[in-house]
Amino acid sequence: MSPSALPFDDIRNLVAEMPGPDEAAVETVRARDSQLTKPAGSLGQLESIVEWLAAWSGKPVPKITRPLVAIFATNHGVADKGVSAYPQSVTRQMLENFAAGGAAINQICAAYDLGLKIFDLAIDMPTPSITDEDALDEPNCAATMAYGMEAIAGGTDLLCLGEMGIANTTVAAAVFNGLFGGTAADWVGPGTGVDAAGLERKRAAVEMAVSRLGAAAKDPLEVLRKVGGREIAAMAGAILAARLQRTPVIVDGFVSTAAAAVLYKMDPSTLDHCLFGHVSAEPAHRRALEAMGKTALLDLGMRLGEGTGAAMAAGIVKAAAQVHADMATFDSAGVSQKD
Ligand SMILES: O=C(O)c1ccc[n+]([C@@H]2O[C@H](COP(=O)([O-])O)[C@@H](O)[C@H]2O)c1
Ligand SMILES: Cc1cc2nc[nH]c2cc1C
Repeated sequence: MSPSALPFDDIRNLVAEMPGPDEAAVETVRARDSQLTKPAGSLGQLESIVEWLAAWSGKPVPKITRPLVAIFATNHGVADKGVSAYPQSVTRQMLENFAAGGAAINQICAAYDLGLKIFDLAIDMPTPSITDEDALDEPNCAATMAYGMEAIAGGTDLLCLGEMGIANTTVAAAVFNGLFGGTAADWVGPGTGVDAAGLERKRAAVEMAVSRLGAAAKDPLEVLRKVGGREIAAMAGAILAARLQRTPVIVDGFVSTAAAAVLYKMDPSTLDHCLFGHVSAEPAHRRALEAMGKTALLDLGMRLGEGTGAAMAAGIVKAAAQVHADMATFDSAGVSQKD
């Protein structure tokens, strides 16, 4: 990134540089699709998924050979306000569980042959409680976004976003409330499973956090740094880097969608290379998707995070690409075309 007066200017410059879709690759996909041994249109959304892959990978015959689930993990001071059903120590314990192969995401990755990388974003230094203080200053927020950008530098052809961070559904709710308005109650939900009193503490925490925003609510990057957190910043950076590297992205649930929403508010076209893998059972996820005019691929009643919904969708995306690439054509198989 080129040096500039303010770190966020570098991010704004990257948004301005985003490449558009590769229309020629999409046309090649459409032409081949019309020759495959199936009635036209009969693979429904699988067909549009392959077109989407071509548009954003630039590959005329998209193949997924290096899918990656990237999990960004961190802690949040607002956990001390009693907003989660679990203690903050679970964030690190789950990191150990990911490393040992014992988490749900490990098994989905095994089932669909997806790579998995875990990124520890200063777990032992929680960001201050967003009720009272900004989560990050501008240099740290921009640096965390840059860290998220680097995270995919090892190469992947399908990036699935994941996160782990106790209390981050409170933080994500504050980000959505700051970006899209409404009331705190519109954006809070059970998360890991808080009871009614916990839900009320969450609502109050989001209300306090958002009341600190003032005029800053107009700037999505300010909303991110003031009431967001490190994993949300890193995921926003990863989405942006993926676009610049022509890598399609699958967004996961409520928390990863908060990262996408920051970019959406900067420029709605920033998310054109993103597919929303599933709609989370966290109730406000539907509201967030609606606010951006997005629909999710799957609706499985999942609300785990850690990239599990995105990874389930990746199985379908992988299959869609393979079907398109390796099916026979009417000519090659000697099957008669429509009269
Ligand atoms: O992304 C989602 O849809 C989602 C919904 C509910 C819970 N989570 C996960 O649960 C944790 C946050 O929940 P909480 O109750 O501690 O705010 C965090 O590790 C998330 O990955 C994630
Ligand atoms: C056990 C557990 C696993 C998780 N995975 C993502 N968020 C989580 C929260 C908890 C509490």
